[in-house]
Amino acid sequence: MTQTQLNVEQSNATSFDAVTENHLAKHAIQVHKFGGSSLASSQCINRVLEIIKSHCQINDIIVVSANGDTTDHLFSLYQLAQEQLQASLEEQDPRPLEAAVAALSKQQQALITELLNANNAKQLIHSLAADIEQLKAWLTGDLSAHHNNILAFGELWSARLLSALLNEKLCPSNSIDARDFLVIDNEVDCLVDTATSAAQLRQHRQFGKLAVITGYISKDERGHTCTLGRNGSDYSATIVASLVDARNVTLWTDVDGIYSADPRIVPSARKLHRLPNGVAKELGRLGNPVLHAKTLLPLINPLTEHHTHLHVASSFDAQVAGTEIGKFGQIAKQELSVTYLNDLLLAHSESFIGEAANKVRAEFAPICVDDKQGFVVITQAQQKALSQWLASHDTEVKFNPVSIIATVGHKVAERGDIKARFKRSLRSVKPLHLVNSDNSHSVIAILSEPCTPEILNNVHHDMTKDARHIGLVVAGLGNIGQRFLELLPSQLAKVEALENTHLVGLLSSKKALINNDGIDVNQALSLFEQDSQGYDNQQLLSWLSHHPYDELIVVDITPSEDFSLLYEQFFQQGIHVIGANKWAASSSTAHYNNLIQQAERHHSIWLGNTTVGAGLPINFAIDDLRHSGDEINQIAGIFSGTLSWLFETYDGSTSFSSLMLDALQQGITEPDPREDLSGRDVQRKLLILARKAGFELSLDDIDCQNLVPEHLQALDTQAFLARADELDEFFADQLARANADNACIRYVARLQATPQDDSANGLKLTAKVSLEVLAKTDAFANLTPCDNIFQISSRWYQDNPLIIRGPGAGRDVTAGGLHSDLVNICQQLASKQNQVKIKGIN
Ligand SMILES: Nc1ncnc2c1ncn2[C@@H]1O[C@H](COP(=O)(O)OP(=O)(O)O)[C@@H](O)[C@H]1O
Ligand SMILES: N[C@@H](CC(=O)OP(=O)(O)O)C(=O)O
Repeated sequence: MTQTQLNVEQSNATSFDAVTENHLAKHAIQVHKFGGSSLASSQCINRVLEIIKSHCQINDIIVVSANGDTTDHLFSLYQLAQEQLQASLEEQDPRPLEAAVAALSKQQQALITELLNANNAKQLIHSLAADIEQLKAWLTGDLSAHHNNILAFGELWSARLLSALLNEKLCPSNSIDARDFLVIDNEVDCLVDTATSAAQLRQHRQFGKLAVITGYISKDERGHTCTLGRNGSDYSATIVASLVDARNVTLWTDVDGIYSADPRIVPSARKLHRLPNGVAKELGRLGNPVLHAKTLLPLINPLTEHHTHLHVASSFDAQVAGTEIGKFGQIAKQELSVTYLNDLLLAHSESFIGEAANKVRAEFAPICVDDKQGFVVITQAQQKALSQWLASHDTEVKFNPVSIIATVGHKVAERGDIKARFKRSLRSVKPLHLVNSDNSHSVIAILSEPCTPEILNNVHHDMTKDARHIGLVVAGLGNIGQRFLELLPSQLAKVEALENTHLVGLLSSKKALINNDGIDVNQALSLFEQDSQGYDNQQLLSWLSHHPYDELIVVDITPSEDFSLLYEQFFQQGIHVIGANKWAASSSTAHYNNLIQQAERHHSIWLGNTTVGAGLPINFAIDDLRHSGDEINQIAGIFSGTLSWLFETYDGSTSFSSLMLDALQQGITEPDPREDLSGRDVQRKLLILARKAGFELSLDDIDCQNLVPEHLQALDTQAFLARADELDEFFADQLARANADNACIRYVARLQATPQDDSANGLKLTAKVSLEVLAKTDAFANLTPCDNIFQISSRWYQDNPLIIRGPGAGRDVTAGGLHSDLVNICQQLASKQNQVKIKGIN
């Protein structure tokens, strides 16, 4: 198989910028690390194969951890062997160890036979048998000398199996034992001998073969096996990335990103879409299992300033955008998470006071240090070494078992409000101490008891309950769009429900400005002028599918049918839509029903109060009646501000056409007044309201009287305007007849649902929009020019219909109506319960 047969794709957390970047960048190497959870069973491994097929090129690098809990298994073998060695002769019983080795061997054999064809399986089982013999020899021989060699089997088997499977099913591949190239000088500091390691790695990579490298293990300068510590394969992946100047590292795991707390324990944890480097480092340091403490170190090359991007993604759901780790602005810096570690020790000693504390910092990198009170928190594994180190300084030390719970976020230790909230959230737990981490990215509470799921959930709730970040994309920067943006700064400042709403995108029909770090709302339009770039729908959808917000709202203030055709894809991504655009809500029945279904299925909210009657709450009123159990049977009114103006003003003193041209001048009509006179706009509005009221009908079911005579319909705009006086006779005639009966003419929309005689439940619908003759006393006859009126009859409003009346068009009222929809959505989203849905762990 050749390189081109593997799909060439950007990492799944592609940013909008990345999409528009130079396509040559696609050929930069990417490193993909698959953790143990992603390789735990043959089903998982087949999933990994699919990911490699769709996300990798042949010159990429795969780094693997041991399958599932193999490393735990190897650790327990070592412990069992140690117990055997320490037991007296009578107590010795080799059977548990033999059984455990046999179980491990069986597990590996099962993976091999389930995945490979008989021939390939045979070869791998042969190699496995040799390894098992070696393992047994080490377990019963010079055990401690082989501690790391024993642990190394996990990654070795995993790499060998995946490589064989790739060879059999997908592409040429070779497995590389990291001990053949990765030299780490000092296991404590994990100092990589970059020059030697890079040169040796080059020798082992084979052109045209996808390299599968063992994570977790390396060698020291004498060639002895070392490990990088638990979860160390993440670190292996970033070291390898630095050796080959890779562009991206993706850590594929069983969770689709880094969450604000361990999602296995905290079901309401939120995904952190973007994690600033420093915060990610702090999370790794405080034991977040998705990020090994040192993972981030190799990502920036201080010499070349080459910067590798890091992503966390789920191998169980490869399409879902994960967490991107990097350098971000203010919005990402506001994110908070809560993490904990049990089984720690609090050590008090004079050697931890003042300047002297720096030595213990350098030597042990404790979890936290208080150099005023003289204490540190360390892991139990560090106790012995710390005691010895203090003994050599001739100081005494007192250890107490403790746990920690920490709130982590960009410079949280410098944010008084957050510290105060954290303190309040811990009131019932009564922590022994609260300590700021040295880098200020966490505040750590030291607890005398273990941190329980209940404590973690409570503290997480208090720290993150109002932290839902909402991104706002405004499409359409015309008259209303501009007014919407003008109102936005003051709305964001004064409406509580908009507290975490950020303007992140502006779109015109040709250009886009997208900024995940937020667009300054006070200069939105000038920033758009300066920085927007050409885009197409594909680029837009690609960015939207990877947006880093809890929720995203697109406000469609365009008149574009094309743009409305994207709604389906917006809904499929869970994006919410506020539409002033009438196209989608008045599209064909099949299209409209599908949109409603998609929105429901993906929990997207679709509001369009301004599609009819601008800011008047007509859609709300109909929705409310319907959802309160009422049944609407009549909707009527004057729905067009333009036609309202024309007929309220037309009294015969001036000709209809000169009135129309006057209205055109004042911007009351569309640039081509036939769009208003055709009645199509009113027809669409009636359809939208009818659907809201629960009736299923299409545009064709509504009779529409076109006020433009046929011979003027096909002309271009200029020609029509030049011949506008040909309209006059018709309207003069209509007016004269109405006047004769002391009546007037108005363009009215009417929908009536009457029970069918032949069926108990069936309704007969009649709907039309047309010029009507009305008594001068009629409610529809006395409007302020431009106003709309809506009259609703229902079971509850039968004899005396509900009437809503007021300005049905205009810059302020329409932009205001859009803001009302925005607040409405944000309020609904605030009460939406976050519930982690992760295929890997649920
Ligand atoms: N804050 C967190 N965000 C995401 N996952 C977390 C977090 N804290 C703990 N976890 C857990 O970490 C697990 C992944 O870690 P790990 O077992 O090391 O993965 P892998 O085997 O892929 O290396 C997930 O199952 C997840 O439940
Ligand atoms: N297998 C090793 C190394 C590792 O990184 O594993 P994982 O990617 O499953 O966390 C461990 O269990 O510690």
